[in-house]
Amino acid sequence: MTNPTDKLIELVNVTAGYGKNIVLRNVNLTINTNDFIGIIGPNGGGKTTLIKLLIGQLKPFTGEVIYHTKGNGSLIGYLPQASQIDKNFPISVREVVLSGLLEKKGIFGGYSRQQKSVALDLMKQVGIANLQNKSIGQLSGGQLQRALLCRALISDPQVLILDEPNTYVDSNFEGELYEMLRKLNERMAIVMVSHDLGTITSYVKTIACVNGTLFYHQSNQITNEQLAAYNCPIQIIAHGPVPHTVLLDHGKENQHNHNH
Ligand SMILES: Nc1ncnc2c1ncn2[C@@H]1O[C@H](COP(=O)(O)OP(=O)(O)OP(=O)(O)O)[C@@H](O)[C@H]1O
Repeated sequence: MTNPTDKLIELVNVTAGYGKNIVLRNVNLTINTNDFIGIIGPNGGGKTTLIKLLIGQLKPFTGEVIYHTKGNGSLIGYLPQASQIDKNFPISVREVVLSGLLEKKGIFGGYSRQQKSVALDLMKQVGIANLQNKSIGQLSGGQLQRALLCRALISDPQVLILDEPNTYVDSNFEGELYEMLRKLNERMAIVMVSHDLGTITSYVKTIACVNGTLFYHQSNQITNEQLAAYNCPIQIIAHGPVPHTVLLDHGKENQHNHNH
């Protein structure tokens, strides 16, 4: 049983979308200390919308998002999808990493010596310390991902949220990243969106399927039959040496409104 004080973020009966368009209905989700939740679902099913609700970038039409902040630490660290990053923005790797502390910048606008040293330690951990003065436009996808991971981690958050970390094309770092997440999960909750069921089932503890609403699955194993029942169609694709199971696009005829 989870102690009620272990709750970090709660979505209660949340319905949300854009303009008049409802994307998610009646979503209930609690993120607790030590959770490692994989978010899966078809394209356009509402995964990124769910993430936006969790990080407070989108307000629900109805329902509530409740944050249980503990201590002085920051609650959320966020690694956005690769496509959301403007690589032309003239900012160095070091500044990107430190920008994860914007709320904690000193009153004179500078970062403390200690904050700079934490930034350097993180960059060393993921092997980009030598790139710290480069502008982000000069980085490869994988290097940018590492910089953004440091940015998400620099505030030592209680919940780390990653939106499709495997789209940054760096197969060398992918395995390392997941091992790092496993370690980080000893001290922070993790919520990760992924299309790759192989990754999800090997690393996460529980799965939420998002497709117009949310179905929470209490384990990291999910059968094709269950996915079909949740209207989350799948496909096996071969990329690299290991075949991957991915979620198919939803045809309009598959749109559904039932609560998972
Ligand atoms: N800013 C926006 N304004 C209007 N509609 C939006 C906006 N962002 C997303 N949508 C719509 O909301 C729906 C859900 O989008 P969302 O990005 O949450 O899906 P997703 O599951 O993350 O998809 P993908 O797997 O393709 O990333 C889609 O129909 C999308 O077109």
